[in-house]
Amino acid sequence: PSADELVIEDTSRSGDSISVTIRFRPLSEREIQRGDEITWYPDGDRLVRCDYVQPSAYGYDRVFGPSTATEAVYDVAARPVVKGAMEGINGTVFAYGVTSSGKTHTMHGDQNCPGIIPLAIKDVFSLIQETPGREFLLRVSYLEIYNEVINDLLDPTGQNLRVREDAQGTYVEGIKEEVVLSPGHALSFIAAGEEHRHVGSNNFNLFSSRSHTIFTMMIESSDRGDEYDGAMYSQLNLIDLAGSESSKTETTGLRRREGSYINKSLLTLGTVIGKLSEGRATHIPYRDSKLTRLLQSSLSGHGHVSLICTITPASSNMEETHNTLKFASRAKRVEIYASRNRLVDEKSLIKKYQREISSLKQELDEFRRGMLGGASQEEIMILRQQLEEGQVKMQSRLEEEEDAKAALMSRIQRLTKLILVSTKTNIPVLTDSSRLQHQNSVSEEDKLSSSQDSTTVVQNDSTSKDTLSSALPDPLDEINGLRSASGDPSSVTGSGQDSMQVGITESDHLDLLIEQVKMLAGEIAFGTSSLKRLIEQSIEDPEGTKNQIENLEHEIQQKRRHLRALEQKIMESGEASVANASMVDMQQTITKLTAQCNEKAFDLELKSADNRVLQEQLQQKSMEINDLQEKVLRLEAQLIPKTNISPEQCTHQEILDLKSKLQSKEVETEKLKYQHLEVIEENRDLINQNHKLSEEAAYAKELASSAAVELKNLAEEVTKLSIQNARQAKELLISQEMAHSRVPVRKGRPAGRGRDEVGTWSLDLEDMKMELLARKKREAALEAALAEKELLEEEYKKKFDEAKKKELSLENDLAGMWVLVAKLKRGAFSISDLNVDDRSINLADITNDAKENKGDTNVALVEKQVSDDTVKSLTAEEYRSPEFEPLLVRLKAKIQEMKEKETDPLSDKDGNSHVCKVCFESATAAVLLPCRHFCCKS
Ligand SMILES: Nc1ncnc2c1ncn2[C@@H]1O[C@H](COP(=O)(O)OP(=O)(O)OP(=O)(O)O)[C@@H](O)[C@H]1O
Repeated sequence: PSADELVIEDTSRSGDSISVTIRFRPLSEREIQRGDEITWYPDGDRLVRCDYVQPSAYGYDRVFGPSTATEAVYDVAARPVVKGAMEGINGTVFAYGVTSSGKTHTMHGDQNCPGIIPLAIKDVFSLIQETPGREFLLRVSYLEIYNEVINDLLDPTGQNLRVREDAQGTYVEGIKEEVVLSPGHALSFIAAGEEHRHVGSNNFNLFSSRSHTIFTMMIESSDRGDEYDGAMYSQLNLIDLAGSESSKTETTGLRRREGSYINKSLLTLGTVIGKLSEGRATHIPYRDSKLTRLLQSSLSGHGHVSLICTITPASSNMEETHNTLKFASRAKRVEIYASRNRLVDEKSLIKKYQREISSLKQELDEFRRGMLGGASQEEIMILRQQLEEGQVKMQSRLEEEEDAKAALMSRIQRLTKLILVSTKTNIPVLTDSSRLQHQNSVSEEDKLSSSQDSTTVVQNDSTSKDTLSSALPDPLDEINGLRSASGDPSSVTGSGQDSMQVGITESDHLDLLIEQVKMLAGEIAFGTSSLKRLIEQSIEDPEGTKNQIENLEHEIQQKRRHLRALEQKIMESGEASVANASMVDMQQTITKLTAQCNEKAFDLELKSADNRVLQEQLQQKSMEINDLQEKVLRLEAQLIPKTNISPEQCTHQEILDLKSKLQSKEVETEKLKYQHLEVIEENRDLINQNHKLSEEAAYAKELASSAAVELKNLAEEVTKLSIQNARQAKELLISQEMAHSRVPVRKGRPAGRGRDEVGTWSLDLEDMKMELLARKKREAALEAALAEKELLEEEYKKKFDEAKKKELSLENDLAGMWVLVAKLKRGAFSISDLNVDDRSINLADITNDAKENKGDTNVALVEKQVSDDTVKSLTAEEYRSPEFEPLLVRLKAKIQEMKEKETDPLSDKDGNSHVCKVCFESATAAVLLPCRHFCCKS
């Protein structure tokens, strides 16, 4: 590009301004495979250039190429901000860029390449170590802004939190703040928070951040000397923004919704930065998004702000990268006037703790004075004397007072533990509490001793590791450190051997061990979440991540072992403290137990005495029972020799007989019931058969009727032919007669002509004869066909008659069945009734039964059969009885109706006969008889 194409932004600052750093990442595997080329590239330390757009270059505070490590970026872009925060100036570091440009990589990093956040945490603790004149109180919070909703990542219940404002700026109401004591401790909170963060995948990034996250360290410090200059307070915000998404980002549904929220809040951030960069007093729309609202105090110039723009060089993102660079340029023009924050005493937590500690110390001193001074000394002597004499009451009073003192000490210790101080302090250590502070700082020193920069902090450090994992404390080292610090009580308390001091040291030891366990658990959670990420990444790059996964797994296993060792230690400590419990307590317990034992022994004696009495009673009772049994046996033996059957026995025999009879009857009844069931089954079969036969009969009727129609047609044809025949025969006769009568007349005519005429006539005659013959033949054939048809009809008729007979017999069977059923029914109720004469069966009962059981169709059949039988079998007297008369009339009518129906198989559904069944002549309505044919008459 020519010189006039080049536009270099002004990098000189009038005052303080937002520091802007650009960080390039290398082309990803995916981009290379896609055929992406490098468009934007770093040109030296301060320029970013592209050969395809206008303006073609931008200048910033610092530009890092793709091969730069995060530590280098940290040194330039974050370390000054962290330093300022330690001195009471608010600081904000945030990563901005398109999706997949490397924001999370820069801010969080991973196990091998720690990001800005872990490096800042480590730096904060290093700086505490380097500031012996001050004491610090550190708290952390971690939140995400997801779809314009603020969620607490340290407390899953803290959802949709509200932004509030006070004199110091905006803050999130109800956010959880955790006091942190070491880098590992702080990182464990991040690891826990990461588990709740919203992450999803898009076509550019498998683990795309779907929310903006803000990790905040609240740093409070105050001077340790007597010259109190008030407390300082600052906030260090470390922000990982979600990436802006272009139209190229393929998202649907939820992802698109998230994307639109992300873009909207980034747009507001751009507008706010744009307005701020103009430097005019206009309305700044901080309230348009949660992000700008929370960053309001930082962006409005009350602290250091460092913007790290992450850039992908890929040609597919050229336009978006250009926008990022323009945003970065605008941000660079924003002026800030960072000032130190001072806290009024009431607001300072560290001061509050300090005040509480000094008042507690005072209380403790007074308590001690009271215990040791003047008359109390004598009292103590007396108490001791009484204790030796076993006066439990006095001893417990002494213990109560010791407990109160121990509680005070532990409260002081707990509060002191939260305040971090450097081990480089030269302030003389005189009081117990300051010794405890020293002890806590030793452990902090241990934690920091393994960090990268610790050679400048701790003199006796020998280990220096590169990775973040090495920045975390080794729990076993910490255990050893704690052992050396608290294992010898005299080294902590100075006053030596009394039991109270030992107790405090042990509880202190236990507290710290528990703290270590918590930290280690957090580290394991952090490791596990990193492992999860690595395993997910391994899908894309199995070879590259294999070693990392193995190392991480190994590290997690080691940490788990350490955790178990710590837990073991805690258990041992617990047991030890139990072992140190007062002997007097034990004596008391033994006395109590002995008294209880004595009581129990007395109870036991009473119970065994009772037992003896009961046993005696039992023996007596069993003897009585034996006597009674013998008596029974004797009586039975007396009964057996009697041979004669007593009247009672006779009755018994009868009963037995009756019983057996009853049993046989029952068996019989069962049999009958079984038969009854069988009959019902048979009956059902017969009904089915009957139904089938009826169908067959109907079919036969149809066949017969069609055959009749055919026969009729044939007969008609035959008649026609006969008539025709007769006519022709007549004609023949006439023509013969005519021929005979014409012959003499023709004699007078010329011979030739007369001969011709006769020839013609004879020829005609011949023809007619032939025709007659043919007709006769045809007639004979038709007659033969007719005869065949008649035969066929005869056959059908036979079949029909057979079916009819079968139906009739089935009907009879069915009726018989019903009669039998009725009989059996009666028999089932009373066996004796079975012997009753058939004639006594009530007809109405049978028909009713039939109606109930089989419906009206079968009723007709039953009625028919039964009526026939009944009429035959009824006695004259019964027959005449008025009770039977209507029934008989009805039955007869029914039978008649059925007979009528059956007489004419050719009748239609209304019973009108249209064809004579014998001669198949049509029957007219006017004729009463089916037809007048001779065969019918006969
Ligand atoms: N400087 C770098 N060097 C090597 N790899 C990098 C670098 N920066 C980013 N990456 C890799 O690029 C990929 C995407 O990075 P990262 O997830 O940090 O992007 P992001 O900007 O946070 O994306 P999003 O906005 O979607 O969350 C990751 O696999 C990461 O390891």
